[in-house]
Amino acid sequence: MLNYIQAQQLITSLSRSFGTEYISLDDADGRVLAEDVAADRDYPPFNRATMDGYAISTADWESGTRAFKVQQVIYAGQVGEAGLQAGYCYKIMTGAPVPLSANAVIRREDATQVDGNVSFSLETMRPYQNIARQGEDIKAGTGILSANTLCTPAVVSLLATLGRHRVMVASLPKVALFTTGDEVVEVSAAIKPHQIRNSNEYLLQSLLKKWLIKPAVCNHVIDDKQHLAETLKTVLGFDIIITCGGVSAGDADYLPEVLEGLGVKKLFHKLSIRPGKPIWCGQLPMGGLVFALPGNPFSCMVTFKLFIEAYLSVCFGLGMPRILTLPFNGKRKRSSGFDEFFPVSISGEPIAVNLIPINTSGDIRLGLNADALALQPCDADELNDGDSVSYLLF
Ligand SMILES: Nc1nc2c(c(=O)[nH]1)N[C@H]1C(S)=C(S)[C@@H](COP(=O)(O)OP(=O)(O)OC[C@H]3O[C@@H](n4cnc5c(N)ncnc54)[C@H](O)[C@@H]3O)O[C@H]1N2
Ligand code: MOO
Repeated sequence: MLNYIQAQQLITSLSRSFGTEYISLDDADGRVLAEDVAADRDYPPFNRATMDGYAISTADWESGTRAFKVQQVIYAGQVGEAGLQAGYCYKIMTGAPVPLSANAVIRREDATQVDGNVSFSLETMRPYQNIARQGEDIKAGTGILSANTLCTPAVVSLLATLGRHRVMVASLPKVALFTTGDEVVEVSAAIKPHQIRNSNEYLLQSLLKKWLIKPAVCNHVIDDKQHLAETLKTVLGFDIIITCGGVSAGDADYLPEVLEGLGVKKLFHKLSIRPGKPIWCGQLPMGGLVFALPGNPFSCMVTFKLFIEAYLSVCFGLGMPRILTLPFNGKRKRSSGFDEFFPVSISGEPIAVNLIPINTSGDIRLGLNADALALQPCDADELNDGDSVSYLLF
């Protein structure tokens, strides 16, 4: 039986691009850039006043001028006239271009203006004080963003600054999602005592939404071999197929057999993890992957985070999801011989990893209010106060 690291390595070794597409900058948030982007011009693009005040020539100041007249008022968005005369200053607003004949801005607070005459309370002037000089942040043509960058708010803002109202991003995969099981009924349907509502459909759709993925197909399939095969056959050309339930040892756990019967190449069945041990994973004839997740809700969530997120992240060029570590606060005994994953909050002073109560992997609360999924490795029988614990943020 593989462990979760070996399984992740196998899955991510099969990572592939889902193509690229141009989209509007309005839709770029959360997408991954598929092109390098360079500065279209110098930034700042002109010598920019960083304070409201007065722009002078320090040469004029150094030659002894202490009383200035206002030659022109320059607002942001205006271009001042060139050629500042000796004994004159510009009154200038934050964000306005400082004409090249001036090289210092004195804050309004350090100035006294009576009619058109200005004097300053400063003793010394530093050239380019309160001026952000053209190109001091970045020079035209310099690369700023590279492909495989996640479009965060800062990145979207930067793209806007650079005038990129359309950007090339990684396309999203075509995903099919199937829940299975005769006992599982629609959330809106009347329910009998022996039935349960289809929470995993919502769980998995919600987990996919974080990646901006909306399954192209999303259905529930009863435990019937032929019906399962007919349904799965229609999506064999997709990038990713996710199923849930029907993968362990029961008489109606048909998925591994049905998938293999359809020509899906088994990568592994069962891993040395808890929860999630019964997961089955295979490769589609066209190169995509099938993740057949266990039906228990917490197992479903854990296996999605460990394997589908790792796959998506690597396919998008973002690398493996970040594993962080912090000291543990509490006590936990391992109940299996496997690597165990459990829900935790990251809280307290000093900050630590704290247990969130969960009963079994069938507990409908799925570690409600957890911030992260923590790991108790198979070689650690106990976790105690202060032990370093690895976790993956939700
Ligand atoms: N003899 C063995 N039995 C089981 C083993 C084993 O190794 N040997 N593994 C256990 C473990 S661990 C898990 S996890 C489950 C996983 O089983 P399946 O993936 O086959 O899932 P099901 O049996 O179909 O369902 C398990 C559980 O989850 C509920 N479920 C299923 N689908 C949904 C859904 N869409 N929404 C909400 N809940 C769902 C289902 O009703 C079951 O209660 O197998 C153990 N058995
Ligand atoms: O390991 Mo199963 O995935 O707990 O219920």
